[in-house]
Amino acid sequence: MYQVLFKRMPGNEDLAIPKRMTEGSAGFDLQAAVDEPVTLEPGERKLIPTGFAMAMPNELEAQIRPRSGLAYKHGITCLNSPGTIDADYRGEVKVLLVNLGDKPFTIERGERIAQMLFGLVPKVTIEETDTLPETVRGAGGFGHTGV
Ligand SMILES: O=c1ccn([C@H]2C[C@H](O)[C@@H](COP(=O)(O)OP(=O)(O)OP(=O)(O)O)O2)c(=O)[nH]1
Ligand SMILES: [Mg+2]
Repeated sequence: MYQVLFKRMPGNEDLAIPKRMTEGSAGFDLQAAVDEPVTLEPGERKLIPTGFAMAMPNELEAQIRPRSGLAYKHGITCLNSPGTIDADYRGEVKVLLVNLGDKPFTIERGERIAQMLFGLVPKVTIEETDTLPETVRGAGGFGHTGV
């Protein structure tokens, strides 16, 4: 079990702590902390505040992912999906939404706009070399096995 600290930015006492909507949900839903409704025109992107900052152990990262309902019904998704929240980031968590639909979409305060999942960050060191171990695949990629 990992402990993640959640800190409200001032003026967001009305918003919920990121929440799993069902016991088995992987993602914690994030609410929009906009003061006024914000409209995204088709093709437009905007950084939407969530009203909180957090701290987590360095073994963790958080991913900001789209909600499929918003994507399916309105074409609203996260442009940089999945967004990465570094363990050492202490600023406000924000969601970069883009409207890929064909109609304007308005985000109201408190609306659940994205979800946050936690992942483990493996300890890795990168070492330079002139030769890499051979494999059957070799340099094949980008569909070289067919479609
Ligand atoms: O959807 C996102 C993506 C990032 N961030 C914040 C937290 C993250 O730790 C920081 C940096 O994100 P990232 O590494 O993706 O962006 P960068 O362009 O590499 O910026 P930096 O140079 O600050 O790392 O921005 C968010 O709030 N939401
Ligand atoms: Mg970065």
